[in-house]
Order: sequence, then C-alpha cells, then structure tokens
Amino acid sequence: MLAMLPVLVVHGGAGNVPRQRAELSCAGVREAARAGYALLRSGRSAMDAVVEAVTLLENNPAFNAGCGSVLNEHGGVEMDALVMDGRTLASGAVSAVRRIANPVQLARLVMEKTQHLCLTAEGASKFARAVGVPEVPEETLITDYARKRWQRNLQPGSNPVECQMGKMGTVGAVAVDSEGNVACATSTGGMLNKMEGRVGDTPCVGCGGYADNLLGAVSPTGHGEAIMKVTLSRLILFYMEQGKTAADASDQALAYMWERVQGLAGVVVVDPRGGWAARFNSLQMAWAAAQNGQLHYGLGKGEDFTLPLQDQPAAATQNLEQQHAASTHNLEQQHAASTHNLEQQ
Ligand SMILES: NC(=O)C[C@H](N)C(=O)O
Repeated sequence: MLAMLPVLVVHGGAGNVPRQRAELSCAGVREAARAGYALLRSGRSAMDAVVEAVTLLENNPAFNAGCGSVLNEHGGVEMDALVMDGRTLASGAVSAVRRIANPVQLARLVMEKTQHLCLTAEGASKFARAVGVPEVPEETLITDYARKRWQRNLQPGSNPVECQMGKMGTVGAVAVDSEGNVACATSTGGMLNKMEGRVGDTPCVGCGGYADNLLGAVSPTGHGEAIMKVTLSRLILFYMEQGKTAADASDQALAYMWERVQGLAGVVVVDPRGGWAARFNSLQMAWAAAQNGQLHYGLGKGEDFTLPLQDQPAAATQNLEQQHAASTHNLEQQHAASTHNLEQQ
C-alpha cells in the first residue's frame, strides 16, 4: 500500500478548451503536478504540496485563477479559493477577494491564523494587509484574453454562462502525503461576467473541495451553482464511504448532478491509500497525476498519457511531450474533420 504514496492530482478546469490553449493547459498542469509531487517526495505535507501546485497554476495566465481570472460584469477581478486539511478538517477560504496574486495562500492563512473558515471581499483584503500579504494592481491579474471575452459577453444576446461552460479554467489539487494525510486546494476567478459579489462553489466547504483523512480528498471545477446544489465534493466522498472507488464515486456524483440540475463539471479525487481519479462530464478537463515516479495526464475523454518523472533527462521528456502534443493535435484534426463532415450531411 505504501508504494502507492505519495500521490498528487491537479486539474486546470473543466470545459471545452480552445485548440490554441490546449497545449498550454496541459503543460501547465504537468508542471504543477511535478512541483507538488517533488515536495511530497521530499517529505513535505499534503497541504504544502496542494498549495504549491495551485500557486503555480494561479501564476499561469492560461488558467481562470489568480493572473488570468475571468472578469465580472464590471470588468473587475474577484477571486475565490479554499484549502482543507484532512488530518483535522481544518479549512480556510477567501471569497470575492480583489488584488491578491495568490488567493490560495491567503486561504491557508485564514485557516492558520483566524478562528473563521472564510473571509470575504474587503474583510479578506484587510486581513491580507494585516498578515503582510501584498496587494497587487488589478491590471496585473487581467490578461488580454480575459478582457476580450468580457467585452464579447457584454453584447446584447450573449450568454456568458453558455460561453463559460465552453471554456472554464478553475484550478485545483488533491494529495496524499507519505504519512497518509490528505489535503485539497481550489482557486478560481469564478464565472465569466458574473454579478459583482457573486460567490461560487469554490470557497464553500463540501462544494469547492473537501478533505478527510478517513475518506479522501476532492477538488472540483465547473458550473459553481450546480456544484453547490448537490454539494459535489462531499457527495463523492459519501459514495466512497459506501465502498465505491474514487472513479466510480465521481462518475456517480457527476451523473446525479447532470440528472438533477444539468450541471457540467470535473473533479480530481484521491483516497487515503493512494487510489486516484480525474473525471469529468464536460467535453474536456486538463489534469495531471503524479505517483510512483510516473506522470499521467490528459485533456479529452479517455486520454491517459504517461511520462516518467525521475531519472529522465529534461530533453527526452520534452520530446515525449511533443510527440503527445502532436498525436493529440492529429486526433483533434480528425475529430474536427468528422464533425465537419457530419455537419455537412
Ligand atoms: N471555472 C469554474 O470551475 C468556475 C467555478 N466552479 C465557479 O463557479 O466559480
């Protein structure tokens, strides 16, 4: 059993990743999984590893979290983040927080330094100042891509929720460390063109994540309102408690969410023995998992590419990654061509 530990799984958002961003997303989740796993291998805790992985994803403009966050209806950035420690069920979150480069780190400070689980908006900013977390100018969190999508969705007749369902990019991680402790972390800019003050699933315990050493850990991504209605993360762990594997529990919960509220989402899940799953009912979800010196990753349904994690010269790994990118691209072209044919028929 110990050979299965440690393990770390990350996601870069559920949805339909535009072709030009697919390789960027895959490279981003691979890098984050490698970094988090390296910490676990050096004996650090599951909490350290998930925060490290999510911090890297927040700093990567390819994702809807930290720098790269989607904009609210007024063109501003309001972010949500959550961490949870499976040893004690300690948890910390921030919601609708502005001008913070790494909301996941602020969420961890809420867990460690306050009596509360979640701080919101201006109160979260004041807390950040009090504990020495610097404010950053809002423009540094806004990419051209995010601004264009915001502007497009201000047009009459646009449907930001539909558009968001196509291109999500929330980030998250779950891990089990060498001692069998589990943790989760999730971070997001939320939903495209959301109302000011809208808080989604991400900072809500049991919705945007859950971690319990007795059961496992979950980090989801997807339509926040749907995730909240079924408390998706806790629902998956409930099914696991009843004896389901991480993959079966995830599929069952996603199917339930689809039946009840037509929600699209994806999840990464671990159990305390090192079993893991990356599942989604959206078209795609960028994910990567590191375990036993191997890096698994994928984007489309059924994809599971594998790369060695250690004892491998960087150049050789890069070659393999390029081959995978090329084969994914070919598949995408075949898919696009067949869809096109179907449309013409
Ligand atoms: N992209 C996402 O996953 C969005 C996030 N779950 C939210 O609703 O805020």
